[in-house]
Amino acid sequence: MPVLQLPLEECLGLVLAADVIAPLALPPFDNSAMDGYAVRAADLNRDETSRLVVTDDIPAGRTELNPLAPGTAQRIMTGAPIPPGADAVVQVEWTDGGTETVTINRPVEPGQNIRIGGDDVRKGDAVLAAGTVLRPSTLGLASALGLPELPVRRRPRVLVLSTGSELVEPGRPLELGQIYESNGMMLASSVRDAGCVAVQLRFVPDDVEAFHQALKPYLGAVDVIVTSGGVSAGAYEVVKDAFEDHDVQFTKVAMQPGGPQGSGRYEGVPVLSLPGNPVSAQVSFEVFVRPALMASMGHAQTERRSARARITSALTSPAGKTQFRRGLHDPSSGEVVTPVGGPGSHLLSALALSNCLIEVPEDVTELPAGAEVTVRYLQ
Ligand SMILES: Nc1nc2c(c(=O)[nH]1)N[C@H]1C(S)=C(S)[C@@H](COP(=O)(O)OP(=O)(O)OC[C@H]3O[C@@H](n4cnc5c(N)ncnc54)[C@H](O)[C@@H]3O)O[C@H]1N2
Ligand code: MOO
Repeated sequence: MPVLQLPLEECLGLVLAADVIAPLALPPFDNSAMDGYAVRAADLNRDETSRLVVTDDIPAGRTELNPLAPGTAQRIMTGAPIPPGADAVVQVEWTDGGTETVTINRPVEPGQNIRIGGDDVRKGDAVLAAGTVLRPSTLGLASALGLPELPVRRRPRVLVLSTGSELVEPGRPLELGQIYESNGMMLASSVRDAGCVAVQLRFVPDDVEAFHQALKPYLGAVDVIVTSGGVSAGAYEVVKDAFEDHDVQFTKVAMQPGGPQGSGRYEGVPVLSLPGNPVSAQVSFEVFVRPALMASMGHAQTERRSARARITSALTSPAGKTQFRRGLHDPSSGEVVTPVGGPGSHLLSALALSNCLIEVPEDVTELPAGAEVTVRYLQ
């Protein structure tokens, strides 16, 4: 994705495209760490109380300061600039809180309760490196440095397209043979979860000409097209039929679910065509689409976290295919993962109850309970 300057509000989760050099120090000036009184430490008695005249009141945000005359105090609030001449702050709890004069019960050391300018960041420091994923704390730092925008790779706009004459919009009545469209919601949410922008196009008719017409308005407006359904071996495979003459290849990948797959370009726009079975679509997104989207945004870490764990029940897997079973992995209860539901690609509720995929290598057909597997987290 191209690099551009984006307002901080739009940068959460994006990858910084250039080093950030601090244009100022943090804190920008010496300031008080406590509500209390700015004093000269040497003006306070070591072993008894001290009484000083209070000559000024400095709330946070004061921009003009009066020097602190010897033998006086100025009331000061947390974050307010230290007046010239003061070298310490006495917190209010150690005083009588007076506003005309103040009685101070304990002495302070020079520098006490003063946050020195540049303590956190020095002007010119390389504070954030290119490649940093922008999190709340890094965005807070950029804002503290007075930066209204940052150079980032922008979010890809992903067209999520669902086809199928059986699909009905939730909210409408269902007839026998119809189902509610769900892949669109799942894949568009996955796209957003990866930090990208999802544009949904549902209920495209199973007609090649109508399919091309439906896509036209989006071609200049999206960076990638992700479709689900219509890619296998049947008679009404509109995605395959429409894309096949347009530089998109369809194949079978040695995995289950997620066997039938398509990829290529349609009118120059990258296309990833996923199978329609809901679990197949989601597993395909995790295995193929998410890493590609992450890479396009400049993430060094394109894969989800994975771990090794022991399965709590036996599993079988087809020979010659990598199988991704759904599982529940709770690291706090030990290194075990519980398979959820069977291998069927229609078992959406089992997927919804899972938090990981259990990967069974293609040369493994049987795993006894207790066997060690790789789990890929889904969140
Ligand atoms: N003769 C063969 N049949 C099938 C094969 C095969 O190799 N030979 N492969 C099977 C596998 S594996 C899969 S996966 C599916 C993939 O089929 P399609 O990608 O063509 O998907 P559809 O046929 O359109 O739909 C499959 C299934 O999923 C439901 N679906 C589709 N889209 C949605 C959606 N947006 N929301 C909810 N549900 C959706 C659809 O109703 C079907 O039940 O092919 C097998 N068949
Ligand atoms: O390979 Mo299909 O994607 O199992 O269900």
